[in-house]
Amino acid sequence: MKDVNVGICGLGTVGSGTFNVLTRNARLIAGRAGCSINIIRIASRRPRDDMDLGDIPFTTDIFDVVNDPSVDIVVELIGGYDTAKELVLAAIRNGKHVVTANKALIAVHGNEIFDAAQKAGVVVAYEAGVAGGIPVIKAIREGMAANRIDWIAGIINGTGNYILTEMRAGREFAEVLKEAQELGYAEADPTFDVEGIDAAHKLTILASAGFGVPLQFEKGFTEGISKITPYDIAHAELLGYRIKHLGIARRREDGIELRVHPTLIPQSHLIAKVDGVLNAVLVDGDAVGQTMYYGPGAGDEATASAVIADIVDVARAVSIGSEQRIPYLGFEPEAVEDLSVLPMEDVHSAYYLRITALDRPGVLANISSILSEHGINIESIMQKESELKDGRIPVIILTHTVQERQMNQAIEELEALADTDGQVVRIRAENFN
Ligand SMILES: NC(=O)C1=CN([C@@H]2O[C@H](COP(=O)(O)OP(=O)(O)OC[C@H]3O[C@@H](n4cnc5c(N)ncnc54)[C@H](O)[C@@H]3O)[C@@H](O)[C@H]2O)C=CC1
Ligand SMILES: N[C@@H](CC=O)C(=O)O
Ligand code: NA
Repeated sequence: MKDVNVGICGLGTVGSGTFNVLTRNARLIAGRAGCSINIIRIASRRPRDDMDLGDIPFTTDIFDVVNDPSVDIVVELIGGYDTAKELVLAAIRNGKHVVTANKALIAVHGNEIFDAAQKAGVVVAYEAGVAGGIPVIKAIREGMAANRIDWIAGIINGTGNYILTEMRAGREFAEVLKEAQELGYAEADPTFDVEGIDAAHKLTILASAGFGVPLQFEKGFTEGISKITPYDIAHAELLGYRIKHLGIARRREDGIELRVHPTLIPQSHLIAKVDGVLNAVLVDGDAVGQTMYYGPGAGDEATASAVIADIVDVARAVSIGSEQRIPYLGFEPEAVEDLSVLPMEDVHSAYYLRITALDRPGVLANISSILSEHGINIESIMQKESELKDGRIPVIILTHTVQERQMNQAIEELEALADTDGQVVRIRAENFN
């Protein structure tokens, strides 16, 4: 069987992890792949003095990798949209297979990239892009092939989960984010992590692979964790809930829900116990029921594990000369359905509300009557002894499930009440029953 030659573009966190694991475990990986996998070229903006690359040629021009006729698989680990897209399309044009960890690229340009790859007869694999080291794309595209997948929900940003976990222990947001950056978990621009964009990229890909719909990143709803306060984390806990940043995709008759936002989850649910840089993805299939995939969502060797699994998949195909075995998004192009993404106002959810109100008679009655006029039932209400010491009190309410449209109208009226400070904090809640 033919050896398979790999060229790595980008020698940062994931690139170095990939080099180290491929080198360290070369024999056992070859045993699994059925051929040797040789790194024959590495390119990155700057050389790494801390790494010994042996006699592998290093260049600062990533297009040297794509233009090297001996390279079978281009491993794209530079990140970003534009240059990465140019690089991947050039690789495809040159008849090379591509393995990438770049979820931004796939979520935004994936339809075009897969189309080009399909025509060229090459594989574009992206397991490392979704939930890092967890083999969730393989689970959905292959392991769940029998099922109609109804919904997918997950903690899919390691940095965000790390921050929320440490904030629960009393640490400061900014300090924990800095630590996540030092550990190599965060994106080059960490607003992608804290504002939910990275999770939205991943959710877009999960929804397409799960439901058989085109990638529709720009239509989803995205809210990050930057406004979550220690106060709300502590009060959600008092109510028996934990705040997690979730991506939720649901298939409905009239379209798909695609939304990323902080979410209250019952503390007893397995996913509420997923802490630190760990990720977890719940996938609900009509035949199997709920399944959950759990593991490290970021980090050098954890992500490399998924990059190399894709390299092995491609290498098996290359070395025995077979065609692409699995469709890019798990469905053959003619089976992809044009289901559109629903507006957020059509989504149903329960809500945690925190209303800062004046401590005077009749306030609670006014709040309850606005909620009930919009058909919103209260599950529980907590009126806290004022810590503000200025005549205002926080009122915390957990509602039953209601349509977001109703809630938007109710919040608008609550904020206009003379008794409130005009800013209602809202966090959606789910129990996955
Ligand atoms: N860090 C992590 O835990 C994970 C990262 N990813 C994804 O993997 C990809 C790489 O991420 P990291 O390794 O963390 O980033 P990084 O910033 O540590 O590494 C990127 C490397 O590529 C090089 N590079 C970037 N543009 C280049 C260009 N035009 N020419 C030459 N070299 C260039 C940089 O100099 C750097 O060495 C990104 O798409 C990221 O979203 C995916 C899963 C986990
Ligand atoms: N920045 C990302 C890296 C992995 O995808 C994260 O924190 O999850
Ligand atoms: Na993965």
